[in-house]
Amino acid sequence: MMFSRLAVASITKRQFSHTVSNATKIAVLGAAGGIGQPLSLLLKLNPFVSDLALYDIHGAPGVGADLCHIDTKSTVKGYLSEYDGLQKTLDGAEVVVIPAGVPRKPGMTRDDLFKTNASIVRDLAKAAAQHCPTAHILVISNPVNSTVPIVAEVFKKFKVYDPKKLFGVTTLDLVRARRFVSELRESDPASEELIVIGGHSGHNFEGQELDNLCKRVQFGGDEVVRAKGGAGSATLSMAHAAAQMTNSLLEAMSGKSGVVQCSFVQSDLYPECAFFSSQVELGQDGVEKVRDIGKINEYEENMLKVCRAELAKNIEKGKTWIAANWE
Ligand SMILES: NC(=O)C1=CN([C@@H]2O[C@H](COP(=O)(O)OP(=O)(O)OC[C@H]3O[C@@H](n4cnc5c(N)ncnc54)[C@H](O)[C@@H]3O)[C@@H](O)[C@H]2O)C=CC1
Ligand SMILES: O=C([O-])CC(=O)C(=O)O
Repeated sequence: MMFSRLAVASITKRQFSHTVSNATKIAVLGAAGGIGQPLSLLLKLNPFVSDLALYDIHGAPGVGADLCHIDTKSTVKGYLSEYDGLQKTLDGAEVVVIPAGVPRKPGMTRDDLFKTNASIVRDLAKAAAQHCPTAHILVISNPVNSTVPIVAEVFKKFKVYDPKKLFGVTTLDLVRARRFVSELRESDPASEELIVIGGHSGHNFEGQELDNLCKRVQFGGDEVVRAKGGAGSATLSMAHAAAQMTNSLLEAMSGKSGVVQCSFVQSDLYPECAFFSSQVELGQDGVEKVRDIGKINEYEENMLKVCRAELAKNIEKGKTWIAANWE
């Protein structure tokens, strides 16, 4: 559900590092899709990336051929499943970003995608656990609240699970919150340093205006699904958001300190939710610290209560499904 993905959405000022030290291979699985293509473009422009490996069940070689003409230093190659394409994509990858799967049509919930996307994510996670077991995994495929627990269980089964390296990408909620808040404040979104808990920004919004803002962030996805009229969900803003999240991780991996992002990670914050989206301090090996939520008001408490109950069910759904559907 939407709210659980943005229960604690924090927005911090992001700086693009100019010290590029690491050679990093990144794999994008689902690279020929609506998100995959613009995301791959943005990653091609990222100076931390040395090799970009693109995988899809169709179209990835063409996307790779197109992107590899761009005059940045990274190499790009696109693979299909034939000729061990998935294995070649994943071999040596330090970061794997997964936007593979079907998007919503109007009238559907994210949970409606579960029956199709659960098995897609499971199979890709199995391949990653075998071919790049120490990679950081960034899951975009919906429903994120359930697909992330599926990846965790797969990695556990292969005895390679490192909770510090598994992320559900919830950055789009932050991107939207910054944009929507800046519209109301007539400010530059880049200058908005917000901590948003349950949609409450703590920046002078109250009453109806606060309700509207929370709802717009919570249901921003529906806004796009409706506007696209059956042609899918957010792709360009999502690609931007995923590129931001990936860049933060790459900055932290390269040794930069003080990198903080909001992500859906394994968490001890609430006992019923093994995973929770909140502010996370990133380091060279992934999650260094899940930050406390801090003080929240009654309005936020109430939203958080609803979120926790729903999120616990979403997580359990992923775990129960994978326990019964290993193949
Ligand atoms: N986390 C978030 O905030 C967001 C998540 N999403 C989710 O991202 C997913 C992708 O969305 P779009 O790119 O718009 O969909 P799309 O349909 O345009 O692209 C998905 C791609 O995945 C590929 N694919 C399918 N099965 C595959 C497999 N087994 N291995 C490799 N590739 C495979 C397809 O061939 C296609 O190219 C959806 O589940 C959507 O709901 C979308 C927006 C925001
Ligand atoms: O709404 C959707 O189906 C896609 C998504 O997660 C978003 O745009 O936040």
